[in-house]
Amino acid sequence: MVEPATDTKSAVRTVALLKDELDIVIPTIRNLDFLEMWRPFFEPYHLIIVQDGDPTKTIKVPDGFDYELYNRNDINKILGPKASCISFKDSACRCFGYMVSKKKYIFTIDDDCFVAKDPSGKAINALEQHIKNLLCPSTPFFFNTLYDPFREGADFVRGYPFSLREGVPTAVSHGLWLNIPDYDAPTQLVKPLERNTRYVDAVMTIPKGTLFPMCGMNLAFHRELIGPAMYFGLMGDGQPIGRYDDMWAGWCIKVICDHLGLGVKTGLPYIYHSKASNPFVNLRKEYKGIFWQEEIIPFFQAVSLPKDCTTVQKCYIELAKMVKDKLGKIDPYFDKLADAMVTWIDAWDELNPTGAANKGKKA
Ligand SMILES: O=c1ccn([C@@H]2O[C@H](COP(=O)(O)OP(=O)(O)O[C@H]3OC[C@H](O)[C@H](O)[C@H]3O)[C@@H](O)[C@H]2O)c(=O)[nH]1
Ligand SMILES: [Mn+2]
Repeated sequence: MVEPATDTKSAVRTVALLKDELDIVIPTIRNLDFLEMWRPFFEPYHLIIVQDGDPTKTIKVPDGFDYELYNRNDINKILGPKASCISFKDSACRCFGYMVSKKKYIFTIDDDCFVAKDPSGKAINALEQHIKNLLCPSTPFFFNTLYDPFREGADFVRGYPFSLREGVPTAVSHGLWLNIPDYDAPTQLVKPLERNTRYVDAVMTIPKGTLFPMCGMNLAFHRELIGPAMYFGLMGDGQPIGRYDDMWAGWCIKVICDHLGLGVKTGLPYIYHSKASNPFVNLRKEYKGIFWQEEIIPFFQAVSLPKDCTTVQKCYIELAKMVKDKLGKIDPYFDKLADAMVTWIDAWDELNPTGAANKGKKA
């Protein structure tokens, strides 16, 4: 049985790494009382709250947090017609927060994710671990069997080529969840009582050429390296699919990271996922995705981006063309999605007009 770290007040307040270079993005339809538990770790940082659903509802944010909040009216006002690419009534709306941020790094977390405890019972500062993951290189070209060689007490093992030991810049840090695991609806239905109680003390780079199911619940990324590709797609209201927002983004960012020589890590940190969403509602949202993905995955596995795609934006626009060309035959939805991918990049570049940071770094 795992429990959240309820008393975090006594948690040691370490130096807030990257305090002025990182935004915390939270999609929400609820009050944000969960921030009380995160206060020792999150209070020094700026929050970007993306309020989904009814814009007339007031979202209560605990005192003491520095934040900006955007509801649907704000999104429509800021993006105009381009707001059509931002999902409504789905956590995919969070990607608007990535676009309006001006910081170098992003950490995004769901409002039902609490502070977890490590096996010693210590409250886990998930944000600090994500920052460590992002600031250390990745090793996508050759697997290190002792996992992350840059962690304290680890290193490259015998036989690891010295020419590869410098590693590559880390673009994404994908964290995990104790208690309610991120299962799809069929698995939730078959195993309603299953809880993840296993704390695996490892961070590893996902090898080049390997896709993975990215979950947006506990995720951090280097916005200047990969931000323009972190589009969470067209989900929720008016769309034939939901709960594939982070998955779509994860497949897109991974093929682009592989192409640009950037790294994606998964493993620590853990958060405590407090509640399971309704499996029947989830099944309705997911079901088309469950069979579509049997064609989507081979598509991404076969993606080869041209050499002249040297920035994230160029890669993403090229990917959108491939989506329209190769996935459009599955369902007209993919034509719409491909167009929305282009709209997303146009909106991104409009809101982030200056500097290499926002034009996607050259490989
Ligand atoms: O219409 C909505 C519904 C929810 N949110 C916010 O999104 C976060 C996730 O919501 P919730 O915890 O209720 O759903 P889960 O099933 O646990 O979410 C996972 O699966 C779907 C997504 O991929 C999500 O990223 C996963 O974590 C939460 O902050 C809600 O307030 C919303 O904005 N709009
Ligand atoms: Mn949840």
